[in-house]
Amino acid sequence: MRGPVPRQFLVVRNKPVLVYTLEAFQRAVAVEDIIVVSLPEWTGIVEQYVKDCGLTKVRSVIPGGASGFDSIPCGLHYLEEQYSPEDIILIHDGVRPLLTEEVINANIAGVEKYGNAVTVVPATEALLHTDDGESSSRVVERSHIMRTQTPQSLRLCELSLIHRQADEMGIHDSVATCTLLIETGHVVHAVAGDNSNFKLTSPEDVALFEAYLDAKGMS
Ligand SMILES: C[C@](O)(CO)[C@H](O)COP(=O)(O)O
Repeated sequence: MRGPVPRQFLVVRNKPVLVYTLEAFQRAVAVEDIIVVSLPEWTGIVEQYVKDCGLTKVRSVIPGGASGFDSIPCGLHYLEEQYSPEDIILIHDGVRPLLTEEVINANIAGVEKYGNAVTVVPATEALLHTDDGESSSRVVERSHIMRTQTPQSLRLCELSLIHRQADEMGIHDSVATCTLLIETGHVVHAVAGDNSNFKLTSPEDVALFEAYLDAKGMS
């Protein structure tokens, strides 16, 4: 976002982006507990939001690591201590505030049926492969492409397993849980996301988020 405030803490219509995201899980009937893994220097602020906004399902706010990949094990250690191996974990980006209960439920059903679930939307533009970022001579068939979102979900024992396998295989970074599943030899199963579940990445996305809030009557 090119600003001093991390994008999950931007205040949009009087509420931080992260609170919109947490409220989506708070509202979802099937969600029992929420664990927040936060930038370490912001954990106190997150705890204050949790109190002020009545986010009663938040059980813990845990300091994360230097990247998303490093942060998941911080949450994982807590989960392994507090939950049972068969419990279903949905891993979500704090900067996807328009997550719906339908997508949450589809993830849970996907894990129950296939063992894991990755939220995806189809590619709707022409896709070109590039080696140099400037030119291309290869079309990528878009029907073969799934654009991933979050949640990305699996049972706790599977999450522990892929992080153990990553350690053994010397994998020290991966873009997301779905990429780590594939890199550690697993097949991932898609469930339908939706375009409103986009990730706030650039300043224009804030205007888009506000437009969705208006359209959904959420502001
Ligand atoms: C996990 C993710 O949202 C799936 O699309 C995405 O990979 C996150 O990317 P970021 O660069 O960590 O925001």
